[in-house]
Formats: sequence, C-alpha cells, structure tokens
Amino acid sequence: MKTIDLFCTVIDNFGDIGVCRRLALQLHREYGHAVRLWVDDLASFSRLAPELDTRAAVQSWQGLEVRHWVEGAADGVIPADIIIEGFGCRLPESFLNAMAQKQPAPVWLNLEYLSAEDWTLGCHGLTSPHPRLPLRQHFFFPGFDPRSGGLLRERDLLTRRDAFQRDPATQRAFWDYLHCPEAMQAGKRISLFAYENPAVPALLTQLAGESEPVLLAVPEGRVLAEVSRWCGRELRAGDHLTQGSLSIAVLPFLSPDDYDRLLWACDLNFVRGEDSFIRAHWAGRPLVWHIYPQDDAAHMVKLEAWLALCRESLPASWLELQRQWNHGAIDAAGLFRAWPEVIRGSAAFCRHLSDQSDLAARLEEFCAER
Ligand SMILES: Cc1cn([C@H]2C[C@H](O)[C@@H](COP(=O)(O)OP(=O)(O)O[C@H]3O[C@@H](C)[C@H](O)[C@@H](O)[C@H]3O)O2)c(=O)[nH]c1=O
Repeated sequence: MKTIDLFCTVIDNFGDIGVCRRLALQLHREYGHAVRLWVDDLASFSRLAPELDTRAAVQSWQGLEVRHWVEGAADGVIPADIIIEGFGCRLPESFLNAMAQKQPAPVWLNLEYLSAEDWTLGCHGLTSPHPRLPLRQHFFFPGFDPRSGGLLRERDLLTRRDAFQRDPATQRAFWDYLHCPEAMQAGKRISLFAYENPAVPALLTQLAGESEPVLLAVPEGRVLAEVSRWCGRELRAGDHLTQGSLSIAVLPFLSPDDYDRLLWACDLNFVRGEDSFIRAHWAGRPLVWHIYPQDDAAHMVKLEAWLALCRESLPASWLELQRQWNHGAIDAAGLFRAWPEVIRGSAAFCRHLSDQSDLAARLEEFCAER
C-alpha cells in the first residue's frame, strides 16, 4: 500500500475531474492505495459525485480523502509516496519544497492528456529534472499503444458490460429507470453528448426520416441548445418529443456509472473530450467523437492520429464521417451506410484495446520500477 497525492485543476467541462476521479478510485479500490485527491473546483466535481460536500476543506468520499485545493491548502502537508499532477497543473512551491525534503523522494508524475500521436510514445516515461530542487518529474502519456501509458479501464468493467448487454431484462429496467420505456421498441438507440455543433440539425433531420423508430437520448449539456432550436422549443431534462421516426429523450446529467450503462445500452454513441470518448470504446459499440477544440486546430491532428489507428477496423466512410462531425457539416444520409461493418469493426477495435493492460496497471508498474 502506498500513499498517493493526485492533484486536479478543472479547466472547463468535466474531463479533467472525470479522469482524475476515475484514476483515484481505481488506485484505491484495485491496488489498496491511500489516495488524497486535491481538486480546485468541488462544484464541478460534485456533478460527478452528487454526495460530495462542496464546502468541506477535507472530506472522505468513496474511500478517498478529498481536499479542496485552494491557495495555502497544501502548506505544511507531508507529501505522499507518489505525487500525480493531473494535466500539468502546477504544484505550489511550498509543496515542492516539502517533496524535496522527503526521504526517499516521492515518485512524481505528470499525467498528460490522451493522444494517439506518435510523438507521445517517444515522450512517455521521459524525465525532467526540477530546475532548483533535487526532484525529477516523469511524463506519463495515456494512449492506445502498448508502449504508451494505456487507457483507464476498471478491472471488472467489461464483465459488467457483458452481463448488461446480454440481458434484455436489465436493459429494459435501465430504460424504465431513465423514464424512456420507448427505447426498447426503437430500431436504433443513440446517445448524444457533444459540444455545440452546427451539424446537429442535419443529423436530427436525417434521424427523423429513418425508416425505423430511433431513440435519441440527450443528457443535459452544451449540445442541448441546438437540439432545442431544431425542435422549436426550449428542452429540459425529462422532456420527450417525437418528430417523424425520431423520439428525443432529454435526460438529466447522469452519474458516471449510469452514463456507462447508457453507452452500453445504445447502438451508437456520440461522445466528446477524453473520458466519455474512452468509455464509449469500452461499450464496444460504434461511436462518433467530438474532439475538444483547441487553438490553431491542433485537435484535428489528434483526430487524424486516432483515425489512423481505426483504419484497419473501420470503413473509410465511417472515418470520414468523424471528420465531418468535427468540421460541423455531416453527410447524415451516410450515417448508417456500411452499418454492419461499423458494428463489427467497433467491437473488434474494443477487443484489440482490451487485450492490453490498462492505465492504472501501467502506472502501478511504472512507479514500482522507480
Ligand atoms: C453526459 C455525461 C457525462 N458524464 C461524464 C463522463 C466524463 O467523465 C465526463 C465528461 O468528460 P469528457 O468526456 O472528457 O468531456 P469534456 O468535454 O467534459 O471534458 C473535456 O475537458 C477539457 C478541459 C479537456 O481538455 C478535454 O480533453 C475533455 O476531457 O462527464 C457523466 O458522468 N454523466 C453524463 O450524463
């Protein structure tokens, strides 16, 4: 058992805290480590952990110690054996000084954002000495390749998914719980989680014209404004409406576990950012990725790197659709073209990834070697 300090700043949205929360829980539950999770924005965190007390400076949550990371909060605290800096968030000077005094020195990692770009493989595990203190920071790059830091995947995740996907009664109970009993009658069930996207109207118009009933489940979030505009009324969680073949169900923002179940229950998932993107891979079902937009279109390079990995499993038309979605102009009529190949290829890509060890296992090994 080791002690771990995991630091997270919330930039915007839920990805940073989504990843850090998931990693902290896994390190505690599967490896028995005592994890202290430092978060600067408890309000955002509480969207993924509603039982959290957003005013508490220190609290116990799901076996973790959660600390509100405000200025001075880490002063005088003895650093843990392993320090994980989430996504280059900067540690306070006082804490760095305390790390330098600790014997033996803590293993200090910078957990980077996920990317399938080749250069990340060369940088994974590299070390950078601190300019002033006797400390060395290691760069840990998540990724899709055995040479990378891997992808977050809980040990029992795929077993739970298989049990869910094999059992229609469990799925029916889940849709009932979401107040969407109509989902079980739909020919296709789709979830939509995305940033604002001008391609949304074309998608919805296409789905409304499908020859079989389609259920679109939209958890509350940034894409809802465009869905509302298309529907001609302001939508909120709990709203249901039908246009042509398309039934739209607006869901509340779900708990992370329920969101996993939604991904498992759908035939197609529109996802975004980093964490939901990876969770959709583990669903083993087709996904469309809305990548987090960056300045100078740097995200398009990341998108292409991921598409290059999928090339062997998925048809070119499906990969092209991902580009279109990210450019805000989708040829929606082509959505279900080559659908059987897309289904098969998505399952195969998931199997290929799940043959590899997961991120927490690689992190554990990485720290043990140091
Ligand atoms: C829709 C939904 C999502 N979620 C979770 C899944 C994920 O953990 C989280 C969403 O995170 P992401 O999918 O990563 O998308 P995001 O857009 O919220 O986060 C982004 O934040 C930026 C700052 C990062 O740079 C991006 O890489 C990205 O991570 O919300 C739920 O728990 N319930 C829900 O109903």
